[in-house]
Amino acid sequence: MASIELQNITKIYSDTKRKRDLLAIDDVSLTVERNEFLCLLGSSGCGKSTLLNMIAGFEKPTKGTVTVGGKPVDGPGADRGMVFQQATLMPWLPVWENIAFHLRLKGWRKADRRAAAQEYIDLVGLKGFENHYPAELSGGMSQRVGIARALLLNPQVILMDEPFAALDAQTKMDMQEELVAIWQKQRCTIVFVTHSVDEALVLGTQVAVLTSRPGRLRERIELDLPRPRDITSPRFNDHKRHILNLIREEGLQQRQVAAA
Ligand SMILES: Nc1ncnc2c1ncn2[C@@H]1O[C@H](COP(=O)(O)OP(=O)(O)OP(=O)(O)O)[C@@H](O)[C@H]1O
Repeated sequence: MASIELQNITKIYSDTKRKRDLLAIDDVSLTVERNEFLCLLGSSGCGKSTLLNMIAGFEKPTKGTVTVGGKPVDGPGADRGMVFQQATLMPWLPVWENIAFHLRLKGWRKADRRAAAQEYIDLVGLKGFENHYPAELSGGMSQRVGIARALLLNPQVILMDEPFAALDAQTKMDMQEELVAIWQKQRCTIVFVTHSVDEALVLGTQVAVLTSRPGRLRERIELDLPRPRDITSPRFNDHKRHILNLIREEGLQQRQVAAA
C-alpha cells in the first residue's frame, strides 16, 4: 500500500481582504511509496507548503482526497511528524523535554519520558546537550531537536518544510548527510519541501517539480544516483541541468503571462 496518496487535489484560498479567490494548487495527483524520500521542488509561492500542510492535516483540500497509510486525512495525527523551517521549541524546557513533549501530553512519567528521549538525542547527535535550553543551541542543533521530536512518536511519515533553509552552507551539508543516515536507519517515508535543486538531488529518491502558481505537477523524476551523492558526477549534473531547464521554462512562461 502506498504511504501517501494525493488524488486530484485542488486548493483555493479565499482572500477576504482583496475579495477574490486564489488558486494555489490545481489538480495534483501524487503517490508516495513507503520508505520513499520525495522532494517537492518549485519556485516561491507555487504551493509546496500548501501541499505539505494538506498531508499534515493543517489545511483541507478544496477538492480531492489525501490518504496516509490508506486512511483519509482529516486533521493532524501522530502518524505524521512535522519539521518546520524554524524549530519552534519551548524556551522554558530543556532539550530532552522538548523532544519528549508529546509524551508529557500523553501523561508519561518523567523517568520514562527521559529514557524515550535519549534514543533520539543519540540518533540526532545531541548527546551531552540533553539539559541545554533552546537559547543555548545553534540553529543546526535546534533543528536536530525538531527532527528528534518528530521521530519520537515513530511516525510512518515525516513532513519537512525547508528545515535547513536558515542554516549556513556547512551546517546544511552536515544536516543533509545526517538526515539521509537517519532516514536509512528509521525506514520512514519523507516528504521534503525545498526550492534548492541541489538539496533535492542530494536528498531525494524522487523529485516532484511543481509549476509556478497555480501549483501543478510538472514532472516527477526518479533519482537513480548512488549514495552518498557525488555532486560533481556527470549523472548528478544531467539531472540538475534537466530540472533547471524545467524551472527556467516555468519562469519564462510566468513572465509571458504577466506581460500579456
Ligand atoms: N492561509 C492562506 N491564505 C491565503 N493564501 C495563502 C495561504 N497560504 C498560502 N497562500 C497562498 O498560496 C500560494 C502558495 O503558497 P505556499 O506557501 O504553499 O507556497 P510555497 O511554494 O511553499 O512558497 P515558499 O517557497 O515561498 O514558501 C501563495 O500565493 C500564497 O500567498
